[in-house]
Amino acid sequence: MSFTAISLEEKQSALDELRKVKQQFAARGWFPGTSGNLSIRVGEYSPDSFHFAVTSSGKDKSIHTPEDFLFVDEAGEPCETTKLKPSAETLIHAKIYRMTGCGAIFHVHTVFNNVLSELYGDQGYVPVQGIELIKGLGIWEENAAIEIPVLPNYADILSIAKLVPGALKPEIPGILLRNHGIYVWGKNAFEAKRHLEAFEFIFEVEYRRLALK
Ligand SMILES: CSC[C@@H](O)[C@@H](O)C(=O)COP(=O)(O)O
Ligand SMILES: [Zn+2]
Repeated sequence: MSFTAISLEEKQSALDELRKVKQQFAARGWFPGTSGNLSIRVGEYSPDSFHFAVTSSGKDKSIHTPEDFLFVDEAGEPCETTKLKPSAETLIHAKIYRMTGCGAIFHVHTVFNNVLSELYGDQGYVPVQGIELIKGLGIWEENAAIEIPVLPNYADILSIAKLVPGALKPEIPGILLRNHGIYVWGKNAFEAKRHLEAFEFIFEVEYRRLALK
């Protein structure tokens, strides 16, 4: 499907939804120092051809401007003539869309996801068990034990993107980058937001449990 064949209504609705999520996450302090990026996919999906709206790079994500988002294709290239630059981490979004066919991807840097990613970085995953909010990730098994993957935080984004297929676990809708932040996805913005809130709750519980020991 070409980008121009996607309806204006669908494009506008993705932008409206991104704006709403951006505002909610900013209110939680989830975009310190212009960090973080968000995207929502539009139109039909095939692993070789898809489009998504993504935050433009380096903006203060706590304020709204007409230059907050742009549309890119599966290669992370802008679909329309624009002076805006897509997020520096657009290739990670593109890789996650290609691997999962999901509908939305959110990335935030928080103190809790940074601390946990470093603590378990050498091991390559954060082990978690016995927290009710694991169900918020869509895992309903009693007393489920999960492992949240942690990837190294290379300066070269393409090098990180290449590691995504090997790290991604179909049942876990997120990947940590060590000392950087988390990428979370869902079939739509509602689900991706629920996953992100569940992950961050889990990280805070784990952090506080360890701090009490
Ligand atoms: C300013 S620190 C954060 C960046 O290095 C990056 O990790 C990030 O999340 C935001 O980059 P951006 O290009 O604005 O999407
Ligand atoms: Zn980042």
